[in-house]
Amino acid sequence: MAHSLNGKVALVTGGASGIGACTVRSLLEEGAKHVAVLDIEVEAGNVLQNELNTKYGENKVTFIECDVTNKETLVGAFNAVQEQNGYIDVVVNNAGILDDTPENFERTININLTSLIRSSLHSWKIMHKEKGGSGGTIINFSSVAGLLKFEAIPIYSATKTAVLKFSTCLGDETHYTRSGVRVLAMCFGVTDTPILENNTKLFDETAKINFKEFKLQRPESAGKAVTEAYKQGTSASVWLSNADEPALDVTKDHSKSMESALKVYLKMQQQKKKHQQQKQQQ
Ligand SMILES: NC(=O)C1=CN([C@@H]2O[C@H](COP(=O)(O)OP(=O)(O)OC[C@H]3O[C@@H](n4cnc5c(N)ncnc54)[C@H](O)[C@@H]3O)[C@@H](O)[C@H]2O)C=CC1
Ligand SMILES: CCCCCC(=O)/C=C/C=C\C=C\C=C\[C@@H](O)[C@@H](O)CCCC(=O)O
Repeated sequence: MAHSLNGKVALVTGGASGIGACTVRSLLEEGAKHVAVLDIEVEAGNVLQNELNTKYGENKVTFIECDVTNKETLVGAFNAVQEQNGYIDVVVNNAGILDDTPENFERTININLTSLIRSSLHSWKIMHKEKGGSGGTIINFSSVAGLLKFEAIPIYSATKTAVLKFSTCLGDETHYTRSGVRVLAMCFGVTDTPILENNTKLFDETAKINFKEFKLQRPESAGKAVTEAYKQGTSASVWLSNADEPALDVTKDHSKSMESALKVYLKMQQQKKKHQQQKQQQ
């Protein structure tokens, strides 16, 4: 069943620039009633709010200064959006940084993973059908770095793999049938945004990624992919948005990694049995 964004209230973390800002634009193009943009970049947030309110009409977009790592500020922003709009139908957890310098690893985990989980759990509480909500959609931003191995960015990659696992578990059918909360995961390929202006935030001086080897996609393509995934995606689905091509549902390919996990599980069962037999023979 295709889902519609018409009349929906959305909240986008880190929505003042890059893929987040393009997602805000795409949500409005698809008929969202209101989009709240949470970000630490006050100037960019206000510029975006003013530009989009001029284009789409008064009060379509609200910028809220919010550092997602600050629990009180994050929950306060959610409360403000609910009070102003009555409900939140869609939460896009986009805020993220790429900083794999070892001295900053906790901040990277805090923004990319801990805050995303906190925001998802808060959304869950608001939207859950058995907790007084009427369902909704959480869209979590992972990366191709969550699917593949890029040794120059081990910390970033760990956060993005964890985002995938968290999203596919939270969105699983067992939860979805009760909660009515769809959870989708987006994996973007290299996209031309301000996230990395140079290579200095990679793991160490030997770590290199030649981003120019990849077809850099436009952030507009990534933003469009988010709303396409919203319209088509089943809960726990995983979406690839790469090289300006249309969003691709890669849930089946992603779950092949679960088949490998199953092989590991079966191997471990064999080893356990062998260990028990050896103990009995002693
Ligand atoms: N650009 C790329 O090639 C790819 C990006 N992604 C993911 O897409 C998301 C967006 O990235 P981009 O648009 O590329 O980066 P960006 O740097 O253009 O945008 C990130 C936004 O998050 C905001 N932000 C950072 N820390 C924050 C905090 N503590 N609280 C609130 N807002 C905060 C920034 O101010 C910025 O507006 C990230 O999660 C990133 O990991 C995933 C794959 C590829
Ligand atoms: C190959 C790694 C995939 C990881 C994708 C991801 O999640 C994050 C990508 C982050 C950064 C993308 C940067 C794009 C930058 C371009 O603007 C490029 O022109 C910058 C070139 C930087 C350089 O000095 O080589």
